[in-house]
Amino acid sequence: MYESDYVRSDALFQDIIRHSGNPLLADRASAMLLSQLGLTRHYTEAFELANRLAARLPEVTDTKVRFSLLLNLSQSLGLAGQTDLAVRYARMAMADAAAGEEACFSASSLVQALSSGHRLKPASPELQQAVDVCSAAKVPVYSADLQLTLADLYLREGQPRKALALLDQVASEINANGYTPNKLAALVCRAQALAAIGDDDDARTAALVVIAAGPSGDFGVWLKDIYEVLYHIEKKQGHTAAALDYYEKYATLDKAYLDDVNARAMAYQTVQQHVLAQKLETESLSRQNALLRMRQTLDAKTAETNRLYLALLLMVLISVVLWMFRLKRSQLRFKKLSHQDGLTAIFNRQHFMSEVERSLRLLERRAGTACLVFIDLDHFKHINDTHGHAMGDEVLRQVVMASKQHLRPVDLFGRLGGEEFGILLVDCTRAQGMAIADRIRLAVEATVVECEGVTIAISTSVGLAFTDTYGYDLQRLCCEADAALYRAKRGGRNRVAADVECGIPAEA
Ligand SMILES: Nc1nc2c(ncn2[C@@H]2O[C@H](COP(=O)(O)OP(=O)(O)OP(=O)(O)O)[C@@H](O)[C@H]2O)c(=O)[nH]1
Repeated sequence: MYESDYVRSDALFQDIIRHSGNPLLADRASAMLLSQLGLTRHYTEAFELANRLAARLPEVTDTKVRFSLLLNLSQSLGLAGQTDLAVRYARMAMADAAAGEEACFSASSLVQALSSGHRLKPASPELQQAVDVCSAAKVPVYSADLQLTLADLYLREGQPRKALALLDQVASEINANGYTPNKLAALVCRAQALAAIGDDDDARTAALVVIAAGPSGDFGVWLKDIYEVLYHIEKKQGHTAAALDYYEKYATLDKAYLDDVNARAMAYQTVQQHVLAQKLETESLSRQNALLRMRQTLDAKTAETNRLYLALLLMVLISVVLWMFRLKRSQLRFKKLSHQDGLTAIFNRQHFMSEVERSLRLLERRAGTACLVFIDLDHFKHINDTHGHAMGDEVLRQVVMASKQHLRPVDLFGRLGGEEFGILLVDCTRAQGMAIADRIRLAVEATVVECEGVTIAISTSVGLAFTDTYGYDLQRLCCEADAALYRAKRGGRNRVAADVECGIPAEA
């Protein structure tokens, strides 16, 4: 790079950065590459690299590498016209610098940053500090350069004689260090100062030496200043053709210089805009991600809430179904109880009658036969009176149980009141009805209910009425069954009596 073989140095820097596998070496190579990209006017790449290196700075712990990065960052940001940043990095480098050369380099870098931002005055403490540090560190090239900067400042402030005095003062030092750029810079400054005091011949001589040296690259800017000096001298002396010639050269170089300044500023802005766009894109992506995550969380919560609602709904539904089931069950129980006789658990009178009525309607429709049986216990009052009411109840229960044994599931059985019961024998002929009634009578008679060691004698009288005789009218059938029962009682009790029209024996 110092030999200006930038193609080879670029390849080597890139190789170290990509393949060394050593972050320290890669950072050092990057810092040098940054400087080279500025020298070769690859400003966009330079500022992109500067951004990357600035971001890496906090991770760089090696003091030498960090120092080198800071110096090169300051230099390249100064090129971009970013004086504040350039000053900041230079000051950071000064803070990190070891005494000696590093102190000189960083102090000079600060002077350079301030100078490129036109913030330097001959009396600026930064300049004096840099001069002191560099002379103490014995870095002649830098010391001379700083003195030349000061001479240049005198010149700009309209003090050409002071500039000339300083140039005379450092001339031997510059000659001694043999550094050509120092020498040429001194000549440029001298030519400008001499021209300013009207010493045109000496100014021209100094200027022509610079032109003869043919400075190139970064130092080409001196030619611009030199041609400007020569233009003014020739113009003043009335050498119009020569003045015009110098002016054209000056104008061309000045334009190139301004173009370069603009190119740097533009490249810097382009890179910053690119970085900003990337940052915005990243921010927008992370916002989208955050939004996506929020949406996912929300979806999960919604699903959970839906599950909860569903569970709640299911529980409510189950509770309602359970409640309805219990309600129905208790309704059915109450209904059953309301249809039952409390003592014997057979139909009560009301339900028995309505069921008989319903059955008769069905039988009538299909011309079926049925037999209505009325049963009345004999001398039940006597049982109650003799053995007590509780015993009477027991007798009633036993009688019901005994009678049930002779009935089919289709038959209807109910308590009509007191010790009187009714039975509807469905699809039953006369003969069958008589036979069943008699079997019931015998079963009651055979029922054994004991009270205090004494068997209670039970008997019953039975009256029957048949649909094939009286039709399906309930009232009529009841009347006839009752009449038959009455006849059974009158006939001496413990017997079965059928309706009068019955062809078979009316009483069994
Ligand atoms: N233990 C008990 N006795 C009842 C019940 N219902 C009615 N009785 C009694 O049944 C008796 C019926 O008597 P009666 O109508 O005179 O008839 P009976 O004594 O059986 O005489 P006959 O029917 O003519 O043989 C009365 O003493 C009633 O108090 C009941 O639920 N339990």
